[in-house]
Amino acid sequence: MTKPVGLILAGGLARRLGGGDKGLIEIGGRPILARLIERLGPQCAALFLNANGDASRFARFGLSVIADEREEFAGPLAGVLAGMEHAASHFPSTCDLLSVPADTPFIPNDLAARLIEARADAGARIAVAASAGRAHHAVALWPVSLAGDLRQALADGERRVSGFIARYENVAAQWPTTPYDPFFNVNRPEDLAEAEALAREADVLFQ
Ligand SMILES: Nc1nc2c(ncn2[C@@H]2O[C@H](COP(=O)(O)OP(=O)(O)OP(=O)(O)O)[C@@H](O)[C@H]2O)c(=O)[nH]1
Repeated sequence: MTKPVGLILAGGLARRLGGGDKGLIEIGGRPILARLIERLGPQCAALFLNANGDASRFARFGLSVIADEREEFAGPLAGVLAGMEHAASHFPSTCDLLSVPADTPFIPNDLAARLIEARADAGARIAVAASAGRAHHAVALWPVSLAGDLRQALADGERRVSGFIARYENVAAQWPTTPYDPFFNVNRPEDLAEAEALAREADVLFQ
Protein backbone atom coordinates (compact mmCIF):
# COMPACT_ATOMS: atom_id res chain seq x y z
CA MET A 1 0.00 0.00 0.00
CA THR A 2 1.40 3.40 -0.97
CA LYS A 3 0.94 5.74 1.93
CA PRO A 4 -0.81 9.04 1.18
CA VAL A 5 0.49 12.52 1.95
CA GLY A 6 -1.36 13.66 5.08
CA LEU A 7 -2.82 17.13 5.50
CA ILE A 8 -4.28 18.50 8.70
CA LEU A 9 -6.78 21.24 7.88
CA ALA A 10 -6.37 24.01 10.44
CA GLY A 11 -7.15 27.00 8.25
CA GLY A 12 -10.58 27.87 9.63
CA LEU A 13 -11.68 30.65 11.94
CA ALA A 14 -13.40 28.55 14.65
CA ARG A 15 -16.19 31.11 14.88
CA ARG A 16 -18.48 28.87 16.92
CA LEU A 17 -15.74 28.64 19.56
CA GLY A 18 -15.16 32.38 19.52
CA GLY A 19 -12.05 32.25 17.29
CA GLY A 20 -8.54 30.89 17.75
CA ASP A 21 -7.04 27.57 16.73
CA LYS A 22 -9.04 24.45 17.49
CA GLY A 23 -5.92 22.33 17.03
CA LEU A 24 -4.25 24.05 19.98
CA ILE A 25 -7.09 23.27 22.37
CA GLU A 26 -6.02 20.76 24.99
CA ILE A 27 -8.15 17.67 25.40
CA GLY A 28 -7.13 15.32 28.20
CA GLY A 29 -4.03 17.45 28.80
CA ARG A 30 -2.75 17.39 25.20
CA PRO A 31 -3.44 19.62 22.19
CA ILE A 32 -5.77 18.13 19.61
CA LEU A 33 -2.96 18.56 17.06
CA ALA A 34 -0.60 16.39 19.12
CA ARG A 35 -3.29 13.69 19.26
CA LEU A 36 -3.87 13.90 15.52
CA ILE A 37 -0.20 13.80 14.62
CA GLU A 38 0.22 10.70 16.77
CA ARG A 39 -2.61 8.91 14.97
CA LEU A 40 -2.18 10.23 11.45
CA GLY A 41 1.61 10.41 11.17
CA PRO A 42 2.29 6.66 10.95
CA GLN A 43 -0.39 6.30 8.26
CA CYS A 44 1.18 8.87 5.93
CA ALA A 45 4.32 9.18 3.79
CA ALA A 46 4.61 12.77 5.04
CA LEU A 47 2.40 15.05 7.09
CA PHE A 48 1.69 18.76 6.60
CA LEU A 49 -0.39 21.36 8.35
CA ASN A 50 -2.63 23.73 6.45
CA ALA A 51 -3.07 26.97 8.39
CA ASN A 52 -3.27 30.70 7.74
CA GLY A 53 -1.56 33.59 9.50
CA ASP A 54 1.60 33.42 11.60
CA ALA A 55 2.90 29.85 11.28
CA SER A 56 5.14 30.17 14.36
CA ARG A 57 2.21 29.39 16.65
CA PHE A 58 2.48 25.78 15.42
CA ALA A 59 6.30 25.52 15.55
CA ARG A 60 6.33 23.10 18.47
CA PHE A 61 4.62 20.41 16.37
CA GLY A 62 7.47 20.27 13.86
CA LEU A 63 5.31 20.19 10.73
CA SER A 64 5.71 22.32 7.63
CA VAL A 65 2.82 24.76 7.44
CA ILE A 66 1.11 25.42 4.11
CA ALA A 67 -1.17 28.44 3.89
CA ASP A 68 -4.16 28.91 1.60
CA GLU A 69 -3.13 30.67 -1.58
CA ARG A 70 -5.28 33.64 -0.69
CA GLU A 71 -6.18 34.49 2.86
CA GLU A 72 -9.85 34.92 2.10
CA PHE A 73 -11.13 31.97 4.12
CA ALA A 74 -12.81 30.20 1.23
CA GLY A 75 -13.41 27.14 3.40
CA PRO A 76 -11.84 23.69 3.66
CA LEU A 77 -11.57 23.26 -0.13
CA ALA A 78 -9.01 26.07 -0.19
CA GLY A 79 -6.94 24.06 2.27
CA VAL A 80 -7.33 20.86 0.26
CA LEU A 81 -6.13 22.72 -2.84
CA ALA A 82 -3.08 24.09 -1.02
CA GLY A 83 -2.31 20.55 0.17
CA MET A 84 -2.76 18.99 -3.27
CA GLU A 85 -0.52 21.55 -4.93
CA HIS A 86 2.17 21.17 -2.27
CA ALA A 87 2.02 17.37 -2.55
CA ALA A 88 2.07 17.49 -6.36
CA SER A 89 5.26 19.54 -6.34
CA HIS A 90 7.11 17.41 -3.76
CA PHE A 91 5.85 13.87 -4.41
CA PRO A 92 4.94 11.80 -7.48
CA SER A 93 1.99 13.24 -9.40
CA THR A 94 0.14 9.96 -8.86
CA CYS A 95 0.11 10.35 -5.07
CA ASP A 96 -2.94 10.82 -2.87
CA LEU A 97 -3.76 13.41 -0.26
CA LEU A 98 -5.43 12.35 2.99
CA SER A 99 -7.17 15.35 4.55
CA VAL A 100 -8.28 15.48 8.17
CA PRO A 101 -9.67 18.52 10.02
CA ALA A 102 -7.73 19.80 13.02
CA ASP A 103 -10.78 19.43 15.27
CA THR A 104 -11.05 15.60 15.18
CA PRO A 105 -8.85 14.29 18.04
CA PHE A 106 -9.73 10.60 17.78
CA ILE A 107 -9.32 9.55 14.14
CA PRO A 108 -8.87 5.78 13.64
CA ASN A 109 -5.54 4.02 13.10
CA ASP A 110 -6.93 2.32 10.00
CA LEU A 111 -8.12 5.54 8.33
CA ALA A 112 -5.72 5.52 5.37
CA ALA A 113 -5.83 1.76 4.86
CA ARG A 114 -9.61 1.55 4.84
CA LEU A 115 -10.09 4.58 2.59
CA ILE A 116 -7.57 3.18 0.11
CA GLU A 117 -9.30 -0.20 0.17
CA ALA A 118 -12.81 1.25 -0.19
CA ARG A 119 -11.78 3.40 -3.11
CA ALA A 120 -10.13 0.50 -4.93
CA ASP A 121 -13.07 -1.83 -4.29
CA ALA A 122 -15.54 0.74 -5.64
CA GLY A 123 -13.35 1.89 -8.54
CA ALA A 124 -13.94 5.42 -7.23
CA ARG A 125 -11.70 8.50 -7.38
CA ILE A 126 -12.40 9.86 -3.91
CA ALA A 127 -13.07 8.01 -0.68
CA VAL A 128 -14.76 9.74 2.26
CA ALA A 129 -14.93 8.67 5.90
CA ALA A 130 -18.36 8.15 7.43
CA SER A 131 -19.84 7.19 10.78
CA ALA A 132 -23.35 6.99 12.14
CA GLY A 133 -24.62 7.11 8.56
CA ARG A 134 -23.06 10.54 8.00
CA ALA A 135 -20.20 11.37 5.64
CA HIS A 136 -17.38 13.53 7.02
CA HIS A 137 -16.40 15.15 3.75
CA ALA A 138 -13.26 16.86 5.03
CA VAL A 139 -11.88 13.44 6.02
CA ALA A 140 -11.12 12.14 2.57
CA LEU A 141 -8.59 10.52 0.26
CA TRP A 142 -8.04 12.55 -2.91
CA PRO A 143 -5.78 12.04 -5.94
CA VAL A 144 -3.59 15.15 -6.11
CA SER A 145 -4.16 15.10 -9.87
CA LEU A 146 -7.52 16.79 -9.11
CA ALA A 147 -5.72 20.01 -8.15
CA GLY A 148 -6.42 21.73 -11.48
CA ASP A 149 -10.12 20.86 -11.33
CA LEU A 150 -10.34 22.02 -7.75
CA ARG A 151 -8.63 25.30 -8.53
CA GLN A 152 -11.20 25.91 -11.29
CA ALA A 153 -14.12 24.85 -9.07
CA LEU A 154 -13.03 27.32 -6.38
CA ALA A 155 -12.66 30.07 -8.99
CA ASP A 156 -16.20 29.25 -10.12
CA GLY A 157 -17.46 29.72 -6.58
CA GLU A 158 -17.67 26.13 -5.30
CA ARG A 159 -17.34 26.21 -1.51
CA ARG A 160 -18.94 22.95 -0.37
CA VAL A 161 -16.59 20.00 0.05
CA SER A 162 -19.51 17.65 -0.63
CA GLY A 163 -20.33 19.60 -3.81
CA PHE A 164 -16.85 19.11 -5.22
CA ILE A 165 -16.71 15.44 -4.23
CA ALA A 166 -20.08 14.79 -5.89
CA ARG A 167 -18.54 15.68 -9.28
CA TYR A 168 -16.56 12.41 -9.17
CA GLU A 169 -17.17 8.75 -8.55
CA ASN A 170 -16.90 8.55 -4.79
CA VAL A 171 -17.39 6.08 -1.99
CA ALA A 172 -18.01 6.38 1.74
CA ALA A 173 -16.21 4.02 4.13
CA GLN A 174 -18.17 3.52 7.35
CA TRP A 175 -16.64 3.27 10.82
CA PRO A 176 -18.45 2.00 13.90
CA THR A 177 -19.35 4.50 16.62
CA THR A 178 -18.61 2.13 19.47
CA PRO A 179 -16.74 2.40 21.75
CA TYR A 180 -16.67 6.01 20.46
CA ASP A 181 -17.18 7.86 17.21
CA PRO A 182 -13.66 8.24 15.75
CA PHE A 183 -14.81 11.34 13.84
CA PHE A 184 -16.18 13.19 16.83
CA ASN A 185 -15.19 16.83 16.28
CA VAL A 186 -15.03 19.92 18.41
CA ASN A 187 -17.17 22.73 17.06
CA ARG A 188 -18.93 24.42 19.98
CA PRO A 189 -17.97 25.19 23.58
CA GLU A 190 -20.32 22.42 24.77
CA ASP A 191 -18.34 19.84 22.75
CA LEU A 192 -15.30 20.35 24.99
CA ALA A 193 -16.69 18.47 27.98
CA GLU A 194 -17.66 15.55 25.74
CA ALA A 195 -14.18 15.58 24.21
CA GLU A 196 -12.62 15.35 27.69
CA ALA A 197 -14.78 12.34 28.53
CA LEU A 198 -13.99 10.68 25.20
CA ALA A 199 -10.27 11.29 25.67
CA ARG A 200 -10.28 9.27 28.88
CA GLU A 201 -11.83 6.35 26.99
CA ALA A 202 -9.84 6.79 23.79
CA ASP A 203 -6.50 7.05 25.60
CA VAL A 204 -7.08 3.71 27.28
CA LEU A 205 -8.03 2.03 24.01
CA PHE A 206 -5.46 3.69 21.75
CA GLN A 207 -2.25 1.69 21.76
N1 LIG B 1 -7.64 26.15 4.71
C1 LIG B 1 -8.83 26.44 5.18
N2 LIG B 1 -9.44 25.57 6.01
C2 LIG B 1 -10.64 25.91 6.50
C3 LIG B 1 -11.28 27.12 6.18
N3 LIG B 1 -12.48 27.16 6.83
C4 LIG B 1 -12.56 26.03 7.53
N4 LIG B 1 -11.46 25.26 7.35
C5 LIG B 1 -11.16 23.97 7.95
O1 LIG B 1 -12.15 23.05 7.57
C6 LIG B 1 -12.47 22.18 8.64
C7 LIG B 1 -13.95 22.26 8.95
O2 LIG B 1 -14.19 23.58 9.31
P1 LIG B 1 -15.47 24.11 10.07
O3 LIG B 1 -15.69 23.41 11.36
O4 LIG B 1 -16.61 24.14 9.10
O5 LIG B 1 -14.99 25.61 10.28
P2 LIG B 1 -14.10 26.18 11.45
O6 LIG B 1 -13.45 27.40 10.97
O7 LIG B 1 -13.19 25.12 11.99
O8 LIG B 1 -15.18 26.51 12.57
P3 LIG B 1 -16.46 27.50 12.48
O9 LIG B 1 -15.96 28.86 12.06
O10 LIG B 1 -17.00 27.48 13.87
O11 LIG B 1 -17.40 26.88 11.47
C8 LIG B 1 -11.58 22.63 9.80
O12 LIG B 1 -10.46 21.77 9.81
C9 LIG B 1 -11.17 24.04 9.45
O13 LIG B 1 -9.88 24.38 9.95
C10 LIG B 1 -10.61 28.03 5.27
O14 LIG B 1 -11.08 29.10 4.91
N5 LIG B 1 -9.39 27.63 4.81
